[in-house]
Amino acid sequence: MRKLAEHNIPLREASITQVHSVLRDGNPLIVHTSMFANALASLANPKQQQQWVPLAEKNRIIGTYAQTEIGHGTFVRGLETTAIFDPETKEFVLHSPTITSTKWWPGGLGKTANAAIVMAQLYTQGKCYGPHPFFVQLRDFDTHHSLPGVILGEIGPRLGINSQDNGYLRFDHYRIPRTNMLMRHSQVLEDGSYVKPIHNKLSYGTMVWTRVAIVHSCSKKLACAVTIATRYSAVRHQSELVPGKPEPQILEYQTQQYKLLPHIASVFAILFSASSVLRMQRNVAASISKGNVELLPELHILSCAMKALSSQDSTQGIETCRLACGGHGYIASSGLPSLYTSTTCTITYEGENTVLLLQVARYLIKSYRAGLEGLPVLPSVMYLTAPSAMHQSPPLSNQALIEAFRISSANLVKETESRLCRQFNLEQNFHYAWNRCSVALVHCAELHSRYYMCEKFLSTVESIRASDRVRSVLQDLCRLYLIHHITLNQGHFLRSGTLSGVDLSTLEEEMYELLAKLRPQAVPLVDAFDFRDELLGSTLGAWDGRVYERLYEEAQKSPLNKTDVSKAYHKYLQPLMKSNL
Ligand SMILES: CCCCCCCCCCCCCCCCCCCCCC(=O)SCCNC(=O)CCNC(=O)[C@H](O)C(C)(C)COP(=O)(O)OP(=O)(O)OC[C@H]1O[C@@H](n2cnc3c(N)ncnc32)[C@H](O)[C@@H]1OP(=O)(O)O
Ligand SMILES: Cc1cc2nc3c(=O)[nH]c(=O)nc-3n(C[C@H](O)[C@H](O)[C@H](O)COP(=O)(O)OP(=O)(O)OC[C@H]3O[C@@H](n4cnc5c(N)ncnc54)[C@H](O)[C@@H]3O)c2cc1C
Repeated sequence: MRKLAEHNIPLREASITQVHSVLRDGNPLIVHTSMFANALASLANPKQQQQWVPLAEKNRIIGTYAQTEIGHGTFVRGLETTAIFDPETKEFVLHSPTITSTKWWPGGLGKTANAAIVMAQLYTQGKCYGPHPFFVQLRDFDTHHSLPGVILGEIGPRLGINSQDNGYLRFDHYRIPRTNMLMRHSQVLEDGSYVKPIHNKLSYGTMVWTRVAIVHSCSKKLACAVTIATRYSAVRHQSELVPGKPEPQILEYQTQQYKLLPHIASVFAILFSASSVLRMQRNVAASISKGNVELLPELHILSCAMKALSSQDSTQGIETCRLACGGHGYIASSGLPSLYTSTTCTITYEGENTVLLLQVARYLIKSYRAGLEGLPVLPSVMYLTAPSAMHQSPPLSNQALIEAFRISSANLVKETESRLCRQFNLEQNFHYAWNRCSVALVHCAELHSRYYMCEKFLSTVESIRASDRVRSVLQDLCRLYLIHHITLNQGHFLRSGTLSGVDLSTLEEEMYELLAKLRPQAVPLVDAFDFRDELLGSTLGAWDGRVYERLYEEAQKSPLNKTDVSKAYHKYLQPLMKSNL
């Protein structure tokens, strides 16, 4: 915090990499500075903001976002914590009626936070209105002791981010004032009557905001990993490429280029998509404050799609980078293990990816059906019923590849929708039929999302202001990205007839040429991400390439190296050696 202040970086603007450089195993304040702050900004009314925001900004209040319960994370409508309005005292009574209603997972809840935005089922005048957000004080603001009626703790060690003190929370008929319900969008008046919001998913707004933030953070984490692995691959020499010749840099091996270059491209693809979703989010936020919620569904779907794709791509990319560093990728000081453990959780949190992709699929099917009926659909999915013809662009040009994506995606949605209809005729129940088609539905969502990301990459590269040489490298990188993802999804292109077997072989050839062409650009490209050594925190990825010296120096810091003979020798090993066991 002091470092950020010294450098005049407001906490909320600190980048994920700046924070990761200090707190490699998780950040106990991240939910405070991201979700809690956003929930106050977007769900609290102006009076409530006046009351809590200054305190949160001064870190008098440290908050978390307590939604998930031990029994339900995905199914928000199934939450069990209740907030029942008591008109006598004008208070809400928060209660955890079952073991499964225990709040479980919120970051910083275990030991750090003294307050939370709690999502609970709102009851008033005997009726349940579904999950709503409440500002809840959990600990005494001076002594930090948990308050009576609040049962709190930490959930125990996890795969990673263990400094984040994810916690649990139960309420025992805990009372809060009526005015602690976040009332920007919906309200409970003094007499207990309920005023509904202009859109019934506005209370999910903090999740949407965080999904967008996650996309951005995924590109940063992947950028760190490819920087480490690429620099290391330029330093590391191994084996013989030509018998009897000196050992080459491992970056000379085509297989190594194939491991790294598509993920360098992916950093840009995710970043450009993140910028586009962020722009849309700002527009939607401005519209909502004017009472217009027309674009909210589109933002919800796009943020689900991009969060799912970017978390999956960055996690796989970081793991590939780790493997690309051989044994040294497994050592903590490489920086890669903590990048992996702090990224793989993005697949699960803020909406498990399969679940988010099914939200996207639902939207695709609905939009496809609406399009067939001539009803209006939003711009991003108009192509489903009106995919443009292929022959308009030169064969295998970038534009033709984007068109092939578009048509294959539309084709898959069409096929899946037919399957859904057939299944519905058999089952006579939409929900069973949906479940029977859900693997295909997820594939639809993935292909649509990939199409979006490819399209954003290409349109950004085409419009970017840069020197010819920089633009040319970015164009090659973008081309590599398009071809790489076409080869990974070739079945869809063959099925839609947009690309033939011969086309795919031609594209594959081009991909191998691009790997060789981009090889000299690999190190400059990652250098251009401009991460300071302190920020990367990697023995393998430092700018000066002193990999072996740094590995050796780091090993000296191991506590086991403080003495030549460890205590364990005297305590366990020596007795064992002498015991003749
Ligand atoms: C030194 C320190 C310095 C510090 C510096 C700091 C540096 C800062 C660095 C910055 C980096 C920051 C990184 C952040 C990391 C933060 C960590 C995050 C941790 C993780 C937090 C969490 O993990 S927190 C919990 C998230 N938990 C979920 O994520 C549940 C998913 N589950 C659902 O989200 C719902 O359950 C689900 C599925 C939608 C169904 O919801 P449901 O059942 O109510 O609705 P249905 O499915 O029935 O859908 C009915 C109709 O609603 C439509 N709809 C649904 N949602 C909608 C919506 N939001 N908006 C509009 N429309 C929506 C839908 O499209 C349908 O539309 P239609 O009817 O037209 O088809
Ligand atoms: C590191 C970390 C930090 C977190 N921080 C917070 C926090 O700060 N605040 C907070 O409130 N929560 C937090 N969470 C909780 C997180 O949001 C949930 O874990 C997440 O939403 C997934 O829910 P779940 O755990 O119930 O998984 P489940 O929904 O039980 O998922 C298990 C499996 O069931 C499948 N599944 C579930 N529903 C469906 C469906 N409808 N269709 C098909 N498949 C389905 C999933 O795809 C998955 O394969 C955090 C979690 C982690 C791991």
